[in-house]
Amino acid sequence: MSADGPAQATMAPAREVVLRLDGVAKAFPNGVTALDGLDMEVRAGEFLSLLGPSGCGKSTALRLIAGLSEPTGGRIEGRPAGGAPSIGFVFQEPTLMPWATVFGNVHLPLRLQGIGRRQAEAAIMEALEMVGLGAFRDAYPRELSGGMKMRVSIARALVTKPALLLMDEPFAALDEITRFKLNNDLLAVWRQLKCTVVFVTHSVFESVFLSTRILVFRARPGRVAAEIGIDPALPRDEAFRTSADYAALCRQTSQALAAAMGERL
Ligand SMILES: Nc1ncnc2c1ncn2[C@@H]1O[C@H](COP(=O)(O)OP(=O)(O)OP(=O)(O)O)[C@@H](O)[C@H]1O
Repeated sequence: MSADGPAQATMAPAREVVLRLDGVAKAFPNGVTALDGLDMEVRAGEFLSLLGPSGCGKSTALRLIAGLSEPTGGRIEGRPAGGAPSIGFVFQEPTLMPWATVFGNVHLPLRLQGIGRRQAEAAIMEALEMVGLGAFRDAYPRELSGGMKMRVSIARALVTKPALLLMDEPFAALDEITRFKLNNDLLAVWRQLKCTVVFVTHSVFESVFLSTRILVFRARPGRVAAEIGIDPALPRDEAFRTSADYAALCRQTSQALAAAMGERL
C-alpha cells in the first residue's frame, strides 16, 4: 500500500479494447427500460466485474455482449461473429443435461460443432482437469454437489477455449466455503487460459477478490456509475482476503455501490 492511500488508485495498464458498448439501450416490449446510455469497454485479458443491485441490468448487458439479445439503441462493436465457440457463457444455474454424464455434458458445445466423442476427448479431459473433475468424467449430475455441478458448467464453457468468458452470477447459489474455493480455481483458470472474463455479481467482496476492474452499475435506467481499477499485481490468495488492501478496496467499492443506489454509507 502506498503512503498516500490504499491500492485503489492503481489502474491496470492500458490494454487493447476488444469490445465497446456505446450509448446502448435495451427496452423490453413490456415497457421496462433495463439499460439506457450504457457506455463500457471490455479490454483484452482483463477480469472485469459488473457489480450492482438486483435489477440494474447487469444480466441484460451480459446477454447483449454475448449476442443472445439485440440492443434497442446505441452500438456494440467487437462482438465475436457467430457467438459460440469464441464466447463461453456460464449461467447462474449449472443447466446440465441430467441424462448425460459429466463427459457428455462438457462434450455438448463441441458436439454442436459436429465434433465426435473420440475427436473431442482430449479437449474435454483438459477442460475437466482444469476444474479438478478429471476423475468424475463418468458421473451423472445427480451424483455431484452444487459446487461440482458448477465446475462442470465452467468446463463446458471452457471446452472450446473461448477468448471471452461471460459469467452471470455463477456462484450465487453456493455456500461461502465452496464459493471461495471456486473463486480461487476460477482465477487459476483465467491465468492459465489468458482469456478475458466479464463476471456479473452483486457481491462487493467477490468482485474485489476476482477483478482487475469493476464497473458499478446504477439502476433505472441501468448504466455505469463508477469504475474501480484493482492492481492486477496484488496476490489473490487467502492472505489477500484478510489484508488491509482488500478491506480498503471493499470499503471503496461499497461506497461506490451505495452512491450508485443513492444512499450514503
Ligand atoms: N425478457 C425480459 N422482459 C422484460 N423485462 C425484463 C426482461 N429481462 C429483464 N427484464 C427487466 O430488466 C431489468 C434488468 O434486469 P436484469 O436481469 O438485467 O438485472 P440484473 O442487474 O442482472 O438483476 P439480478 O441481479 O436480479 O439478476 C429488470 O427490471 C428486469 O425485470
